[in-house]
Amino acid sequence: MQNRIKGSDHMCFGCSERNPIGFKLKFTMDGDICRTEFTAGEEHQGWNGYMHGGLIAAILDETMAWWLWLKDISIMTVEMTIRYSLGVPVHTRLRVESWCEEEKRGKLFHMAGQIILPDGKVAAKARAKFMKIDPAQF
Ligand SMILES: CCCCC/C=C\C/C=C\C/C=C\C/C=C/CCCC(=O)SCCNC(=O)CCNC(=O)[C@H](O)C(C)(C)COP(=O)(O)OP(=O)(O)OC[C@H]1O[C@@H](n2cnc3c(N)ncnc32)[C@H](O)[C@@H]1OP(=O)(O)O
Repeated sequence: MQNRIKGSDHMCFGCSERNPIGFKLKFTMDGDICRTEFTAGEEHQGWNGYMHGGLIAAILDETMAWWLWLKDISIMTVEMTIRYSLGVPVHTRLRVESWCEEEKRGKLFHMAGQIILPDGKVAAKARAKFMKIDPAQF
């Protein structure tokens, strides 16, 4: 990897505006919660009508990472688990949020995130660890 952190020409699948097949997510901080919204299309399906679980994981990963990024903390995901509770239908506005549960020695961050359906039900919840990295090395 090159040092892309300082540039605006990155191709991050989750958030780059330049990536033609990416999610192009935009994030805001609302108090201590990082938020984004997303509507899955046909191309994001696993089972017919429902979003692919790996893509659900990618959105949750990105949303947790951005909680840290918005605080100028450069990190990489080092562990993640997901509980998939309900199918995530396509063509449906999803709310996604993330927050920090614990910070260990300023180096390891225990994060959580969830995808919320329009009726308020949590369809998937993630817990993940992110490790602080030196962006100059990437
Ligand atoms: C956030 C988006 C920002 C985008 C902003 C826009 C522009 C920026 C431009 C470009 C960037 C674009 C996108 C970035 C996107 C992010 C997307 C979401 C995030 C990801 O998708 S990111 C990809 C997946 N991710 C990886 O590709 C990680 C691969 N990995 C490594 O590259 C190494 O692993 C590394 C460098 C992380 C660490 O390597 P290392 O050698 O420095 O560390 P080491 O292993 O020695 O561990 C040190 C201490 O942590 C403990 N430790 C380790 N793992 C642990 C665990 N799981 N739980 C508890 N403790 C753990 C050890 O036990 C030890 O503990 P102790 O110090 O006590 O001995």
